Amino acid sequence: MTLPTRWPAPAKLNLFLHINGRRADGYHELQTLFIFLDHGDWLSFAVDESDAIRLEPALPGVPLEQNLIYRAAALLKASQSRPLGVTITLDKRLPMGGGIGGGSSDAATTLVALNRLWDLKLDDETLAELGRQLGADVPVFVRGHAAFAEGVGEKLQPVTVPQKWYLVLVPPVHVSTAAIFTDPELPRDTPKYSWATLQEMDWKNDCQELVKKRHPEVANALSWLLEYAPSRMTGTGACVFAEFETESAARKVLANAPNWLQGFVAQGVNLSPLRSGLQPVCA
Ligand SMILES: C[C@](O)(CO)[C@H](O)COP(=O)(O)OP(=O)(O)OC[C@H]1O[C@@H](n2ccc(N)nc2=O)[C@H](O)[C@@H]1O
Ligand SMILES: Nc1ncnc2c1ncn2[C@@H]1O[C@H](COP(=O)(O)OP(=O)(O)OP(=O)(O)O)[C@@H](O)[C@H]1O
Repeated sequence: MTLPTRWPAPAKLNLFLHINGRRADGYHELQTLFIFLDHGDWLSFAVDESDAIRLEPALPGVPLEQNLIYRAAALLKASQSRPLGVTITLDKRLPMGGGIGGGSSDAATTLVALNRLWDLKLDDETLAELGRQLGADVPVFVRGHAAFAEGVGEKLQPVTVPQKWYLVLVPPVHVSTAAIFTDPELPRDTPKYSWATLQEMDWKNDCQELVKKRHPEVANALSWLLEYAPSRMTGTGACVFAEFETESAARKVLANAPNWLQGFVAQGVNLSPLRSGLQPVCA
Protein backbone atom coordinates (compact mmCIF):
# COMPACT_ATOMS: atom_id res chain seq x y z
CA MET A 1 0.00 0.00 0.00
CA THR A 2 1.50 3.35 -1.00
CA LEU A 3 0.43 6.47 0.87
CA PRO A 4 -0.24 9.71 -0.98
CA THR A 5 1.91 12.81 -0.38
CA ARG A 6 -1.20 15.00 -0.43
CA TRP A 7 -4.62 13.84 0.60
CA PRO A 8 -7.91 14.90 -1.05
CA ALA A 9 -10.79 16.36 0.96
CA PRO A 10 -13.59 16.21 -1.63
CA ALA A 11 -16.84 18.15 -1.66
CA LYS A 12 -20.21 16.46 -1.25
CA LEU A 13 -23.61 17.20 -2.70
CA ASN A 14 -26.94 16.42 -1.05
CA LEU A 15 -28.90 15.28 -4.12
CA PHE A 16 -32.02 15.57 -1.96
CA LEU A 17 -32.54 16.72 1.62
CA HIS A 18 -35.77 16.05 3.53
CA ILE A 19 -36.36 17.33 7.05
CA ASN A 20 -38.65 14.92 8.89
CA GLY A 21 -38.81 16.43 12.36
CA ARG A 22 -36.95 18.00 15.25
CA ARG A 23 -35.68 16.05 18.24
CA ALA A 24 -35.74 17.25 21.86
CA ASP A 25 -31.99 18.05 21.69
CA GLY A 26 -32.62 20.45 18.76
CA TYR A 27 -31.06 18.20 16.11
CA HIS A 28 -33.21 17.36 13.09
CA GLU A 29 -34.31 14.01 11.76
CA LEU A 30 -33.54 14.00 8.07
CA GLN A 31 -33.26 11.86 4.97
CA THR A 32 -30.61 12.77 2.45
CA LEU A 33 -28.54 11.35 -0.40
CA PHE A 34 -24.81 12.12 -0.27
CA ILE A 35 -22.55 11.82 -3.25
CA PHE A 36 -18.95 13.04 -3.56
CA LEU A 37 -17.45 15.33 -6.14
CA ASP A 38 -14.09 14.82 -7.76
CA HIS A 39 -13.12 18.31 -6.59
CA GLY A 40 -12.07 19.63 -3.20
CA ASP A 41 -9.40 20.78 -0.78
CA TRP A 42 -5.97 19.17 -0.47
CA LEU A 43 -4.12 18.46 2.77
CA SER A 44 -0.47 17.52 3.36
CA PHE A 45 0.87 16.08 6.60
CA ALA A 46 4.46 16.16 7.92
CA VAL A 47 4.52 14.09 11.10
CA ASP A 48 7.19 14.67 13.74
CA GLU A 49 8.06 14.01 17.39
CA SER A 50 7.17 17.52 18.61
CA ASP A 51 3.89 16.63 20.35
CA ALA A 52 2.35 19.75 18.73
CA ILE A 53 -0.30 20.19 16.01
CA ARG A 54 0.50 22.98 13.56
CA LEU A 55 -1.71 24.11 10.67
CA GLU A 56 -0.89 26.47 7.84
CA PRO A 57 -2.12 28.72 6.45
CA ALA A 58 -4.71 29.95 8.95
CA LEU A 59 -8.28 30.20 7.64
CA PRO A 60 -9.57 33.79 7.77
CA GLY A 61 -12.08 34.14 10.62
CA VAL A 62 -11.44 30.64 12.01
CA PRO A 63 -9.22 30.48 15.14
CA LEU A 64 -6.84 27.49 15.15
CA GLU A 65 -8.66 25.70 17.99
CA GLN A 66 -11.95 25.95 16.07
CA ASN A 67 -10.55 24.73 12.77
CA LEU A 68 -12.04 21.29 12.16
CA ILE A 69 -8.65 20.04 10.93
CA TYR A 70 -6.99 20.99 14.20
CA ARG A 71 -9.93 19.60 16.19
CA ALA A 72 -9.78 16.29 14.31
CA ALA A 73 -6.04 15.94 14.93
CA ALA A 74 -6.45 16.91 18.59
CA LEU A 75 -9.22 14.34 19.06
CA LEU A 76 -7.04 11.57 17.64
CA LYS A 77 -4.06 12.68 19.71
CA ALA A 78 -6.14 12.69 22.89
CA SER A 79 -6.92 8.99 22.36
CA GLN A 80 -3.21 8.10 22.56
CA SER A 81 -0.64 8.26 25.35
CA ARG A 82 2.55 8.77 23.32
CA PRO A 83 3.73 12.16 21.95
CA LEU A 84 2.36 12.82 18.44
CA GLY A 85 3.22 15.85 16.34
CA VAL A 86 2.29 17.06 12.86
CA THR A 87 2.44 20.08 10.58
CA ILE A 88 -0.62 20.15 8.31
CA THR A 89 -0.71 22.24 5.15
CA LEU A 90 -4.13 23.10 3.72
CA ASP A 91 -4.78 24.01 0.10
CA LYS A 92 -8.31 25.43 0.51
CA ARG A 93 -10.37 25.35 -2.66
CA LEU A 94 -13.90 24.81 -1.38
CA PRO A 95 -16.07 27.75 -0.33
CA MET A 96 -16.87 27.93 3.39
CA GLY A 97 -20.52 27.75 4.40
CA GLY A 98 -21.38 26.55 0.92
CA GLY A 99 -23.26 23.38 1.85
CA ILE A 100 -20.65 21.25 0.10
CA GLY A 101 -19.06 20.11 3.34
CA GLY A 102 -15.55 21.53 3.07
CA GLY A 103 -14.89 21.72 6.81
CA SER A 104 -16.37 18.27 7.46
CA SER A 105 -14.35 16.76 4.62
CA ASP A 106 -11.13 18.37 5.88
CA ALA A 107 -11.83 16.85 9.30
CA ALA A 108 -12.48 13.37 7.85
CA THR A 109 -9.32 13.47 5.72
CA THR A 110 -7.32 14.48 8.79
CA LEU A 111 -8.73 11.52 10.77
CA VAL A 112 -8.07 9.01 7.97
CA ALA A 113 -4.60 10.36 7.11
CA LEU A 114 -3.27 10.73 10.67
CA ASN A 115 -4.62 7.30 11.60
CA ARG A 116 -2.24 5.95 8.94
CA LEU A 117 0.65 8.35 9.41
CA TRP A 118 0.69 8.12 13.22
CA ASP A 119 0.14 4.35 12.83
CA LEU A 120 -2.81 4.29 15.25
CA LYS A 121 -4.56 1.29 13.64
CA LEU A 122 -8.07 2.58 14.50
CA ASP A 123 -10.83 0.97 12.42
CA ASP A 124 -13.28 2.92 10.24
CA GLU A 125 -16.04 2.48 12.82
CA THR A 126 -13.94 4.25 15.47
CA LEU A 127 -12.86 6.99 13.06
CA ALA A 128 -16.49 7.61 12.01
CA GLU A 129 -17.55 7.81 15.66
CA LEU A 130 -14.77 10.32 16.39
CA GLY A 131 -15.91 12.22 13.31
CA ARG A 132 -19.49 12.36 14.53
CA GLN A 133 -18.26 14.31 17.55
CA LEU A 134 -16.97 16.99 15.14
CA GLY A 135 -20.06 17.33 12.95
CA ALA A 136 -23.03 15.45 11.52
CA ASP A 137 -21.46 15.26 8.05
CA VAL A 138 -18.01 13.98 9.05
CA PRO A 139 -18.85 10.21 9.21
CA VAL A 140 -19.94 9.97 5.56
CA PHE A 141 -16.64 11.53 4.49
CA VAL A 142 -14.75 9.04 6.69
CA ARG A 143 -16.66 6.08 5.21
CA GLY A 144 -16.10 7.45 1.73
CA HIS A 145 -19.04 5.90 -0.11
CA ALA A 146 -22.12 7.62 -1.53
CA ALA A 147 -24.85 7.03 1.00
CA PHE A 148 -28.51 7.37 1.83
CA ALA A 149 -28.50 8.94 5.31
CA GLU A 150 -31.17 8.95 7.97
CA GLY A 151 -31.45 9.79 11.66
CA VAL A 152 -29.61 13.05 12.22
CA GLY A 153 -27.36 12.01 9.35
CA GLU A 154 -25.47 9.26 11.20
CA LYS A 155 -27.37 6.21 9.86
CA LEU A 156 -25.62 5.57 6.57
CA GLN A 157 -26.59 3.08 3.90
CA PRO A 158 -24.00 2.90 1.10
CA VAL A 159 -25.65 3.29 -2.31
CA THR A 160 -24.48 3.42 -5.90
CA VAL A 161 -25.98 6.06 -8.16
CA PRO A 162 -25.23 7.01 -11.79
CA GLN A 163 -22.07 9.18 -11.87
CA LYS A 164 -23.17 12.41 -13.59
CA TRP A 165 -21.40 15.74 -14.12
CA TYR A 166 -22.35 18.72 -11.99
CA LEU A 167 -22.17 22.45 -12.44
CA VAL A 168 -21.99 23.94 -8.94
CA LEU A 169 -22.60 27.66 -8.52
CA VAL A 170 -21.18 29.40 -5.45
CA PRO A 171 -23.36 32.42 -4.57
CA PRO A 172 -21.37 35.18 -2.82
CA VAL A 173 -22.86 34.53 0.63
CA HIS A 174 -22.09 32.40 3.68
CA VAL A 175 -25.14 30.50 4.97
CA SER A 176 -25.01 29.43 8.62
CA THR A 177 -26.25 25.85 9.00
CA ALA A 178 -27.21 26.55 12.62
CA ALA A 179 -29.24 29.63 11.62
CA ILE A 180 -31.24 27.66 9.05
CA PHE A 181 -31.92 24.78 11.44
CA THR A 182 -33.15 27.15 14.16
CA ASP A 183 -35.31 29.25 11.82
CA PRO A 184 -39.01 28.99 12.81
CA GLU A 185 -39.97 28.98 9.12
CA LEU A 186 -37.99 25.84 8.24
CA PRO A 187 -40.47 23.13 7.12
CA ARG A 188 -39.91 20.05 9.24
CA ASP A 189 -42.77 17.79 8.21
CA THR A 190 -41.75 15.77 5.17
CA PRO A 191 -42.84 12.15 5.75
CA LYS A 192 -40.14 9.49 5.97
CA TYR A 193 -39.96 7.32 2.87
CA SER A 194 -38.13 4.10 2.07
CA TRP A 195 -35.02 4.37 -0.11
CA ALA A 196 -36.89 2.41 -2.81
CA THR A 197 -39.70 5.02 -2.82
CA LEU A 198 -37.28 7.95 -2.73
CA GLN A 199 -35.54 6.71 -5.84
CA GLU A 200 -38.81 7.02 -7.78
CA MET A 201 -39.65 10.52 -6.49
CA ASP A 202 -38.73 13.99 -7.73
CA TRP A 203 -35.87 15.19 -5.51
CA LYS A 204 -36.07 18.37 -3.45
CA ASN A 205 -34.27 20.20 -0.68
CA ASP A 206 -36.49 21.26 2.23
CA CYS A 207 -34.12 24.10 3.20
CA GLN A 208 -34.15 25.67 -0.25
CA GLU A 209 -37.15 28.03 -0.11
CA LEU A 210 -36.15 29.37 3.32
CA VAL A 211 -32.53 29.95 2.25
CA LYS A 212 -33.72 31.69 -0.94
CA LYS A 213 -35.89 33.97 1.19
CA ARG A 214 -33.12 34.79 3.68
CA HIS A 215 -30.37 35.10 1.04
CA PRO A 216 -31.39 36.69 -2.29
CA GLU A 217 -27.95 35.77 -3.70
CA VAL A 218 -29.02 32.11 -3.56
CA ALA A 219 -32.39 32.86 -5.17
CA ASN A 220 -30.64 34.75 -7.99
CA ALA A 221 -28.11 31.99 -8.65
CA LEU A 222 -30.83 29.34 -8.71
CA SER A 223 -33.11 31.25 -11.05
CA TRP A 224 -30.18 31.81 -13.44
CA LEU A 225 -29.26 28.11 -13.42
CA LEU A 226 -32.86 26.95 -13.81
CA GLU A 227 -32.92 28.58 -17.25
CA TYR A 228 -30.49 25.88 -18.39
CA ALA A 229 -31.29 22.72 -16.41
CA PRO A 230 -33.25 21.36 -13.44
CA SER A 231 -31.35 22.69 -10.40
CA ARG A 232 -31.38 22.52 -6.61
CA MET A 233 -29.55 23.66 -3.53
CA THR A 234 -27.17 21.37 -1.59
CA GLY A 235 -27.23 21.03 2.21
CA THR A 236 -28.25 24.28 3.86
CA GLY A 237 -26.75 26.23 0.95
CA ALA A 238 -25.42 28.45 -0.34
CA CYS A 239 -24.31 26.37 -3.35
CA VAL A 240 -26.76 25.31 -6.03
CA PHE A 241 -26.15 22.66 -8.67
CA ALA A 242 -27.42 21.23 -11.93
CA GLU A 243 -26.78 17.76 -13.31
CA PHE A 244 -25.47 16.98 -16.81
CA GLU A 245 -24.67 13.83 -18.78
CA THR A 246 -21.34 15.17 -20.00
CA GLU A 247 -18.57 17.46 -18.78
CA SER A 248 -18.78 19.57 -21.91
CA ALA A 249 -22.52 20.23 -21.45
CA ALA A 250 -21.85 21.48 -17.90
CA ARG A 251 -18.88 23.62 -18.99
CA LYS A 252 -20.94 25.19 -21.78
CA VAL A 253 -23.43 26.52 -19.23
CA LEU A 254 -20.67 27.72 -16.87
CA ALA A 255 -19.09 29.62 -19.77
CA ASN A 256 -22.30 31.68 -20.04
CA ALA A 257 -22.30 32.65 -16.35
CA PRO A 258 -22.31 36.39 -15.67
CA ASN A 259 -19.40 37.92 -13.69
CA TRP A 260 -21.32 37.93 -10.42
CA LEU A 261 -21.65 34.15 -10.48
CA GLN A 262 -18.68 31.92 -9.72
CA GLY A 263 -18.79 28.16 -10.04
CA PHE A 264 -17.03 24.96 -10.99
CA VAL A 265 -17.67 21.73 -12.86
CA ALA A 266 -16.92 18.33 -11.30
CA GLN A 267 -17.85 14.70 -11.71
CA GLY A 268 -20.11 13.06 -9.15
CA VAL A 269 -18.54 9.88 -7.76
CA ASN A 270 -19.76 7.02 -5.55
CA LEU A 271 -16.31 6.35 -4.08
CA SER A 272 -14.71 9.33 -2.40
CA PRO A 273 -11.36 10.41 -3.92
CA LEU A 274 -10.02 10.00 -0.36
CA ARG A 275 -10.80 6.28 -0.54
CA SER A 276 -9.97 5.70 -4.20
CA GLY A 277 -6.54 7.27 -3.54
CA LEU A 278 -5.90 4.68 -0.82
CA GLN A 279 -6.37 1.62 -3.00
CA PRO A 280 -3.37 -0.72 -2.91
CA VAL A 281 -1.04 -0.07 -5.85
CA CYS A 282 0.01 -3.28 -7.58
CA ALA A 283 3.59 -3.39 -8.88
C1 LIG B 1 -27.72 19.61 6.58
C2 LIG B 1 -26.43 18.91 6.26
O1 LIG B 1 -25.52 19.78 5.61
C3 LIG B 1 -26.70 17.76 5.30
O2 LIG B 1 -25.54 17.32 4.72
C4 LIG B 1 -25.78 18.40 7.50
O3 LIG B 1 -26.57 17.45 8.17
C5 LIG B 1 -25.20 19.44 8.41
O4 LIG B 1 -24.02 18.85 8.87
P1 LIG B 1 -22.88 19.67 9.66
O5 LIG B 1 -22.57 20.94 8.98
O6 LIG B 1 -21.76 18.67 9.86
O7 LIG B 1 -23.66 19.97 10.96
P2 LIG B 1 -23.16 20.17 12.46
O8 LIG B 1 -21.89 20.93 12.45
O9 LIG B 1 -23.22 18.86 13.16
O10 LIG B 1 -24.34 21.09 13.01
C6 LIG B 1 -24.50 22.42 12.58
C7 LIG B 1 -25.83 22.89 13.08
O11 LIG B 1 -26.89 22.25 12.37
C8 LIG B 1 -27.83 21.67 13.27
N1 LIG B 1 -28.19 20.33 12.80
C9 LIG B 1 -27.29 19.57 12.13
C10 LIG B 1 -27.64 18.30 11.68
C11 LIG B 1 -28.94 17.83 11.96
N2 LIG B 1 -29.33 16.62 11.58
N3 LIG B 1 -29.82 18.61 12.63
C12 LIG B 1 -29.48 19.86 13.05
O12 LIG B 1 -30.28 20.55 13.64
C13 LIG B 1 -27.11 21.56 14.60
O13 LIG B 1 -28.01 21.84 15.64
C14 LIG B 1 -26.05 22.62 14.55
O14 LIG B 1 -26.48 23.81 15.12
N1 LIG C 1 -11.19 23.44 7.84
C1 LIG C 1 -12.31 24.16 7.73
N2 LIG C 1 -12.80 24.48 6.51
C2 LIG C 1 -13.94 25.19 6.39
N3 LIG C 1 -14.65 25.66 7.42
C3 LIG C 1 -14.22 25.39 8.65
C4 LIG C 1 -13.04 24.63 8.87
N4 LIG C 1 -12.88 24.51 10.18
C5 LIG C 1 -13.89 25.15 10.76
N5 LIG C 1 -14.70 25.70 9.87
C6 LIG C 1 -15.94 26.47 10.17
O1 LIG C 1 -17.08 25.69 9.76
C7 LIG C 1 -18.01 26.52 9.05
C8 LIG C 1 -18.77 25.68 8.02
O2 LIG C 1 -17.83 25.21 7.12
P1 LIG C 1 -18.11 24.31 5.85
O3 LIG C 1 -17.32 24.85 4.72
O4 LIG C 1 -17.91 22.88 6.17
O5 LIG C 1 -19.66 24.59 5.60
P2 LIG C 1 -20.67 23.87 4.71
O6 LIG C 1 -20.08 23.57 3.37
O7 LIG C 1 -21.91 24.68 4.74
O8 LIG C 1 -20.90 22.48 5.43
P3 LIG C 1 -22.19 21.60 5.62
O9 LIG C 1 -22.79 21.31 4.30
O10 LIG C 1 -21.56 20.36 6.23
O11 LIG C 1 -23.07 22.35 6.54
C9 LIG C 1 -17.16 27.62 8.45
O12 LIG C 1 -17.88 28.78 8.28
C10 LIG C 1 -16.04 27.80 9.46
O13 LIG C 1 -16.39 28.77 10.44
